[in-house]
Amino acid sequence: MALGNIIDSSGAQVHIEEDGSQSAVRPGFLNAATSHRFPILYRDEHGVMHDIGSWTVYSSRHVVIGKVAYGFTLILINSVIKTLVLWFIFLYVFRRWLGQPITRLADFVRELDLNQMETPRSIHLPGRRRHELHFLADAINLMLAKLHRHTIHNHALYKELEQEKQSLSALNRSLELRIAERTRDLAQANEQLRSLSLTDGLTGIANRRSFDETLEQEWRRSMRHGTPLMLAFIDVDWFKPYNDHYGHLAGDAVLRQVAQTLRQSIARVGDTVARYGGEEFAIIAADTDGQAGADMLRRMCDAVHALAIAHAGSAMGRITISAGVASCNPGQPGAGLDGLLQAADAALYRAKMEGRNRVVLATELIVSP
Ligand SMILES: Nc1nc2c(ncn2[C@@H]2O[C@H](COP(=O)(O)OP(=O)(O)OP(=O)(O)O)[C@@H](O)[C@H]2O)c(=O)[nH]1
Repeated sequence: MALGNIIDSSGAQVHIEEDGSQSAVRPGFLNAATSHRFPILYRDEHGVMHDIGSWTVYSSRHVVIGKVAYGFTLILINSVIKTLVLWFIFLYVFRRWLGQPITRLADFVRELDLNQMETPRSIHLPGRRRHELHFLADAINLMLAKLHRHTIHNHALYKELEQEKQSLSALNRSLELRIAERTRDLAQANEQLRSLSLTDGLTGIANRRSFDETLEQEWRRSMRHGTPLMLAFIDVDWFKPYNDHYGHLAGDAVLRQVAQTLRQSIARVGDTVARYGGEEFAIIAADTDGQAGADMLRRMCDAVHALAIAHAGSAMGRITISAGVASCNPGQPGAGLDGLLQAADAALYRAKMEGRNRVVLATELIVSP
């Protein structure tokens, strides 16, 4: 008995209805019939197999493909459902066992402030069974404990450093004060030294070095200003006999008295009284012509005379001085410092020659040699 699409004995495909009527199979790939013959075997009492017939199963391709598609669909749905279930299980497990601890660890590390490590910090993950994230938390806690120790240590060092710095600052300040004091002392000592180096030890007035410096300065200044410069040489009269008669110490005392008298007799504060050497003195007066200089020197002669220091070896019977005065305008053509010195010296010589206790004003033109 056959039903549906079959292949008849001639190999043609026919469709057989339930009532036995036949019709042609509709063309198309899916309508094509397919068949498989199953032999019917019989094993006799001797064990020999006999082929006693066969039965053939027919089907059309669309039935087979439909069945296969159905089965495939079932497998696909099954797989999708299983995958989804597994995925949700995985998500749940991941979130429950990994996601939350990782998030906690991440939040903890993000909120860590390494500048605030004075108080110890640590993180503890929940759960009785320890896994890799607990080990990671342990490692973080260990690192934080080390950082905490280092921070405490660093703070102690920092405090020590601050104290050292403060004591160093205090030391520095006291050193600066001492240096300032020493610098001041040194400056004063220098000033004293300079003053000493420019002062005559016996009389306390300017010495020869100071005289030389002052004379050059005043020469240049007078040249700049176009003003006259006066120079005078003074010599104590008959001083050798005084020394011989009264003694060298008495001679020193006379030199001091004469120096003080000359100093008190100068016309202006800026005028210089210097000990030129031995019993010789010199006066430098800026912006002073010969006449004014001679007047000043006469006042000095009178002042020394007025001291009335007894001098048995002098014709005047007392200590007197002689002076030679010269003045010139350094800006004048031919004027020179050496010429001024020579003129004053020559005038002094003349004062001595003319009888001492007098002032001679150089009248000759002072020309550089
Ligand atoms: N006590 C003392 N005497 C000095 C000093 N310097 C120089 N004399 C002396 O001064 C004297 C100068 O003498 P002289 O140059 O011969 O001249 P004078 O006797 O003053 O005679 P005239 O200058 O011609 O009036 C010398 O005896 C020097 O020893 C000093 O610092 N102290």
